[in-house]
Amino acid sequence: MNPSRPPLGDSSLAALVKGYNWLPDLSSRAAGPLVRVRVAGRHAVALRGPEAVRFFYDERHVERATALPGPVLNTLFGCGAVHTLDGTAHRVRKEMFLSLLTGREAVAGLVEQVASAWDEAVDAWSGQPSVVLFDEASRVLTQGVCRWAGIPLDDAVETARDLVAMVDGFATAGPRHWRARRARSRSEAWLARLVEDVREGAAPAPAGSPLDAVARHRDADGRTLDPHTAAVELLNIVRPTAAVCWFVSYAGHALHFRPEIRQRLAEDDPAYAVAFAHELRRFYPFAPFVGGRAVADLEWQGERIPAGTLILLDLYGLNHDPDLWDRPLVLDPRRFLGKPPGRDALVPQGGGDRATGHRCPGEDATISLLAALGPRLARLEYDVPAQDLRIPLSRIPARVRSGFVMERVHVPMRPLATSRAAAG
Ligand code: HEM
Repeated sequence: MNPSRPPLGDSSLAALVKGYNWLPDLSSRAAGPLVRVRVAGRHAVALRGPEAVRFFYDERHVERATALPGPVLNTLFGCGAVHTLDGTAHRVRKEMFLSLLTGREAVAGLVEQVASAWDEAVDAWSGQPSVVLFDEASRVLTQGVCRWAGIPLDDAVETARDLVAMVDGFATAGPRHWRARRARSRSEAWLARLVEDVREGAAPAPAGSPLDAVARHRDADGRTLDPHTAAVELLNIVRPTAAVCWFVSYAGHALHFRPEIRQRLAEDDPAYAVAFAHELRRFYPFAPFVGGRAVADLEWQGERIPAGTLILLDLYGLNHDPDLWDRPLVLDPRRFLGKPPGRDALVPQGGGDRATGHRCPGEDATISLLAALGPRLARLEYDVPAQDLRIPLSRIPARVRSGFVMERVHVPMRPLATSRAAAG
């Protein structure tokens, strides 16, 4: 067989069946530095190792415009989204997201809104026999992000359901996928109308809010976004923020099985809370891999990659690579205490430079939200009834099967643990 050709057999079914383990399994059996596969009949290669991150996020190697399949655009990202742009068009659009989302101060307003929505919700949980953390967190995050973004909400429960559905259904062919498509159509129509109203002066947009920024943004061609694309990009702020509920329910899972982490998180130590946020994102499965197309005939560590080949970067595999991480299958926030992760080592939200590449602009927001909600969860008192706490890796996106059910939730009269300062 010609070594730069993919095998004859198609891997699409294996990808569906194995989920997060598909690429790591193939990589562990591969003789060379890359794996050649056929996906939906087309030649694809999967790269591994941290150097692959730099190779993949170099625009001279990989472009996105033609790489994302329709079913992913029609559910997760939206047609015309920043994810699908390259070169100057991408940089100009990306700057809009970065200006809203980069740095502590920029995300402080978002965190404040989400934290206060959480504090309000917790009071209501204590009056209920049980709550599902995944669902509750999705509503709290939806309420918080919409308040921060300047988007008026009629029904937080319905909106949260739609935002979660768009994420939940992108990688499946069944009813979840069709639910995701319907949720996207509904949400785009709602937000496109809102953007039109804002532009016509019929609805307010607080100055500097994401709604205001998106409505007024001008692309590289100097034009404002058409209402549909503006809605797509507003959703690219609101939807992934709601999706932080995946990590919040993973936090419930982690604290249940590792009470010593819960104890430590309940103490007043912001550095530990951030380390916990990093470790949650490293350890638990969410984005499996990212993909792009080779812009030219390329060579990677002596292997040829013909122009047009689909190139996959295995994010989940990198976050569990034993060459990169000590005891990668152990959840241990201390690995990040005093040791912030290297740019291309921890890649749950993509790698490379976020201004010039496609790395997630919401990473600071995700970390700050988890660092705010993790300790709040750790300080709550609740029972964990018998339930299905498995997280099957064959399902993309994975999630705690039960959603993490909590019973008899209440805010303790005094903190679970004395603060470190007091203890010290
Ligand atoms: C739940 C936590 C999150 C995860 C797991 C996540 C994951 C990702 C991943 C894997 C990418 C693609 C990187 C690539 O293509 O190379 C991405 C891109 C993106 N994310 Fe996130 N993200 C999260 C939260 C957020 C938040 C909170 C926001 C905004 C408030 C956000 C906005 C975006 C946008 C706009 C892009 C496209 C960037 C581009 O193409 O240049 N994400 N995210």
